Amino acid sequence: MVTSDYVVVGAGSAGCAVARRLAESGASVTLVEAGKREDGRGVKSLVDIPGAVSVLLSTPQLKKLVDWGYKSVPQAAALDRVIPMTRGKLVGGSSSVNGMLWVRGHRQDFDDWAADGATGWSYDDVLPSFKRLEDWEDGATDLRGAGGPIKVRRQRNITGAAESFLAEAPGRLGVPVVDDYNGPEQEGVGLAQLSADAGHRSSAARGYLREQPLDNLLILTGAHVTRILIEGGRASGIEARGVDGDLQTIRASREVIVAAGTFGSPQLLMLSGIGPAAHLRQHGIDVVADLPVGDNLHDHLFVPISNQMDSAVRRPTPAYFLRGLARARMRRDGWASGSQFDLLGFVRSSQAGIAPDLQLHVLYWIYPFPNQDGAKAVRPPTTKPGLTVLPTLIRPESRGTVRLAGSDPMLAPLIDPGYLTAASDTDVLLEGIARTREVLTGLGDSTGEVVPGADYATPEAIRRILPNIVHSVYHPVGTCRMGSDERAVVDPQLRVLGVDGLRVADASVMPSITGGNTNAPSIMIGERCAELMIERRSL
Ligand SMILES: Cc1cc2nc3c(=O)[nH]c(=O)nc-3n(C[C@H](O)[C@H](O)[C@H](O)COP(=O)(O)OP(=O)(O)OC[C@H]3O[C@@H](n4cnc5c(N)ncnc54)[C@H](O)[C@@H]3O)c2cc1C
Repeated sequence: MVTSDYVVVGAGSAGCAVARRLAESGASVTLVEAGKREDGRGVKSLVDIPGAVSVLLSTPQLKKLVDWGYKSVPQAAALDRVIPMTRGKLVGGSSSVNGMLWVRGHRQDFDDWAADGATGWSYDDVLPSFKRLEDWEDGATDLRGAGGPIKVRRQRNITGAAESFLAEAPGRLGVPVVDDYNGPEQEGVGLAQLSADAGHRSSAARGYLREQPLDNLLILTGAHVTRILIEGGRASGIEARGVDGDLQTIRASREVIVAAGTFGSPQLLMLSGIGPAAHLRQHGIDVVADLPVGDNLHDHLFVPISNQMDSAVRRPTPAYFLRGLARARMRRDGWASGSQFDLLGFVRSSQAGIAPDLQLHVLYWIYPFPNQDGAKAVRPPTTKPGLTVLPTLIRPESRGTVRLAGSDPMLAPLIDPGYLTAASDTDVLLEGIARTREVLTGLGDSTGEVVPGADYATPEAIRRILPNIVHSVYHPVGTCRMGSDERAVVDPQLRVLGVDGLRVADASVMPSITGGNTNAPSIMIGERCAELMIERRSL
């Protein structure tokens, strides 16, 4: 039986950071991951080459190698759609399969967390962790970090179509061009920043584990954690099932840290008796702590608006992809060595407060229509070049749940994000679409909108089709909420309430979603969890 000081469940964005930092402090750590290595045969290039992500995620045979394969329950406010809930199942977790966009969020996000009971998580509190974890191409400043494990740089060689958007959008949207949206001001339109460098993805796996291995950090892969062992009110270890089906026990002499993500962490807590008492009893699970685990699920949604434009240059054809990927692999340049998003924008709708509530993702392909729910890869309606702008709801009001489908740990959880259940979410998205269209129609070589297209040009028509064309941005958060009141699952030290020796550290602890893509704040949560634990030990 393996015993170490700490057991960390899940080698994702946050789990890699917390495991590494605890091991650096001298403790022995076992990091237990259900998925495979990210640098193994069959997946290495697909994960490592930035541009390969679209092939990886749009080819079902490849996707199933690295994805949990989860889907939502039918979404009542979205035509009962069953929407893919993609999650990385490999070392690096979702940071090994994500779009690599690097966004911390608005400073107000963290100040709101602190005001809502997450004491010690204001922007000023979390800024040192954000700085420590990154290696920003411009070097260190008061707000940015250098020398950290995650390499961050701006997108280079943007398409002519994106250049036109950058020239036109600020005037039409009434925002500035922003040089660094992770710097002093977020609002504006600017070059996307990505967690990649010299044609390699900078995942949490690469930054925290692979580049400088540590002897006291043991990484177990292919080990699906089925239960947290709780003895006398204290977490003493975990039980995991290997790929051969054998059960293994791993003991923690100090603490267990659950970093299994927004779906995996609540599922594991509930399987271990920590969750809503009535729900656990319904599945015959003994209740250890009655907590609102699995509540408060929320996510970002976006809607693609694609215009055909020759200046977008890139062609979504197999031959174009193969050439781009081969070049990126051999020479580390060309489109596939960077992000598929050239620009990001942050703007305020008429309902916003001081922080933007709409993000614009600017992508250099035409997007599939109407959505990507099907099992088969979906093709765009044309292979012509085009620019897609995705107005994105970054402060959703809709809330949903994660629940158990049964007491069998191998069953997928029931995921209900409750998309569009709050009417204001539809209103903000429609406003984002209208403003996006105002910019796109003014662009020089646009020959017209192809997605959703002229049939949906009127406000009534776009409102009618909206539930069929919203996409998850794959940013679910909130199901093991951090706080200080009855909505909380963990306290501001990330300790599970009512159980000793157990913490949660990942996107699930966010009380409310950050205004931007969620990888950077998830890694920050892992960093900060380790800091809080190490500080306390040295007191
Ligand atoms: C397709 C996609 C694109 C995205 N694009 C972006 C982007 O461009 N920019 C951005 O900022 N964010 C993006 N995100 C979101 C971002 O990657 C996530 O918010 C972030 O990675 C969440 O980190 P986490 O640590 O909470 O969970 P994860 O990184 O998902 O880690 C959870 C880990 O736990 C493991 N695990 C789960 N259950 C168990 C178990 N029972 N036993 C053992 N191991 C377990 C999982 O396999 C996984 O490795 C994207 C996500 C996806 C899926």
